[in-house]
Amino acid sequence: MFKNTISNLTRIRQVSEVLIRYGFEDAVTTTALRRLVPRSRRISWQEGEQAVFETTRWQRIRMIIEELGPTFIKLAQAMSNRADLLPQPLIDEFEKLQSNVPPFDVQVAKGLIEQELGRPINEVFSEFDDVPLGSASIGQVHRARLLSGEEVVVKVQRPGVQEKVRSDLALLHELVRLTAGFLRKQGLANPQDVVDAFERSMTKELDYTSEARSMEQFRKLYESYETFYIPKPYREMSTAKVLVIEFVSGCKITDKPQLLAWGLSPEQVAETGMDIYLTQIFEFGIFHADPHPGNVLVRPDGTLVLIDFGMVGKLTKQQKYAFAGVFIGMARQDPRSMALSFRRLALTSDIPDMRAFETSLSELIEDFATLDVKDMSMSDLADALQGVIYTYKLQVPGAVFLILRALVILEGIGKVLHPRFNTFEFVRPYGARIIAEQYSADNILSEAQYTGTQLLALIQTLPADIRQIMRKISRGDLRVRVELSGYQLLMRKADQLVSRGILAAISVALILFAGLSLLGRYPAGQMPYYRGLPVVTWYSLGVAAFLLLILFILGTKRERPRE
Ligand SMILES: Nc1ncnc2c1ncn2[C@@H]1O[C@H](COP(=O)(O)OP(=O)(O)OP(=O)(O)O)[C@@H](O)[C@H]1O
Repeated sequence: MFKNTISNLTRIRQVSEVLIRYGFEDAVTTTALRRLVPRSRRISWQEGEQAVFETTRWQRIRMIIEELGPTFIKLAQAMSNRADLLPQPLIDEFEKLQSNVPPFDVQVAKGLIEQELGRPINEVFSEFDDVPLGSASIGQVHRARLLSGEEVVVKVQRPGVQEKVRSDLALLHELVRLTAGFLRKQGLANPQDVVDAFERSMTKELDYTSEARSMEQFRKLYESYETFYIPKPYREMSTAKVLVIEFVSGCKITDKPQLLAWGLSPEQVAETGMDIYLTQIFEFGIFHADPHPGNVLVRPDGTLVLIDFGMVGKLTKQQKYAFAGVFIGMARQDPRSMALSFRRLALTSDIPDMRAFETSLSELIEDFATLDVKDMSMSDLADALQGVIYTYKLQVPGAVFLILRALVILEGIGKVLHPRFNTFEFVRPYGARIIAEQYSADNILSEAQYTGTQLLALIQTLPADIRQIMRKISRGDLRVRVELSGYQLLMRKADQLVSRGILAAISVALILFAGLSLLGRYPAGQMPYYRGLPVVTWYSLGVAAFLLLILFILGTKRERPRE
């Protein structure tokens, strides 16, 4: 506790120092100057002043964030699609945050690996490259070779990054608590939830075992795909802070000259990439959430390789259908179905003014309907959809924002490779496939099975509940409070009609279920004597009889208003 307070105070001091060093306003600060002009170049005071004046406030905010480290970098990256909250120049700066930070000392990295694996480096690797392949805010990656000869990469976490992120998150929670009112006025309906979701995603990114698990999950899902490959993680040599992965060679997906040199068609590569991504979203409901070009490699044979599974998004089946429904409603120019899909997608189905919501959606549809498909851009659509989500304060799963962001990044990649690349043309067939899947016999059967299981659970628990109620009645413990005025009585009557309808429907369903439970069990004419019937049949008939008795009692009772 005391240790935490001290580390939080230390972090507050560090954050304040960075802010002061860069200055909030357009004043000349030495730190900003040092980053703008190389040390080797001698410049006059006027030149320096000019350079800083030319650096906008937004550039300096980006520099501050780079210096503050992983939590702030990831937060800014996550905010970089909030065009409704942040000015465009700041968004442009946030997009530059590539988290390409200077590497840390290789000896420190080796020390950490030995400590984590509990063995000297040379007992695990026969070769270890001291120059990292890449270094980011959370960790850095070294190339190495296992004693067995396999080529691997070793991802090592920066020392102290966990503690730093933990105190940053504590600060962030405190900051959001203090400014919650202001943030709500700015359109952020539930700021604490946003920080909670961010904390969950950061915690996962800091645990490399979670990344290894995601890689294994993807490898299994895509094992039959010939055009897509996910490198193998070595779980037995990995911990929360060290991750050993199979090395894959390839070029960045946007390296068009290299693709051409290998005789590959960049257009084909773009199409494969989009196809693989849409399969993740619309078929498996689990997707790699950070498809920046450095994380998508292409092998000389055209196979696509995804690396860096630190951020993975998931949609449940229902969320997947609802999300696809938004796109399908848009393509069919049907604001009502779009609104209903949004409602299914929202975590709370509370949209106070559904009519205004539909009007906004129909305006959005009209804006896009006037465009030619070739002029439609995913980033415009993502902005428009996010605008609607924020205006109506819809609480949609975080995965939805990740998908929109991923689709925008992919569109950018597609445009580099394919001059006529259009995301919507790729999405369209998936819409049709999703509709077919949603209404497939298998799906309807599994929904029915789910409902059946629920009913069975009800049948199993109901007798116990009824026994409990009966026990209370016999002990004289059951108290029922009835206070009815004329108006309440009217409402109660309406409620009763509905409840009786439901009771009657459940009774009929239970009797049918009892009949179905016998189907196919016995050869014709050999139905056993009632003692030999299955327990589930007895339960169903018993509960149906009890419900019918209640219905009968309700039917004979009359309520009188209290005097
Ligand atoms: N399996 C691999 N085979 C070959 N190179 C790899 C592999 N994994 C990572 N690299 C190289 O290391 C770099 C950093 O890896 P990775 O993206 O996983 O790290 P990171 O710390 O999560 O970085 P960032 O968050 O910036 O993407 C990659 O850009 C790539 O060049």
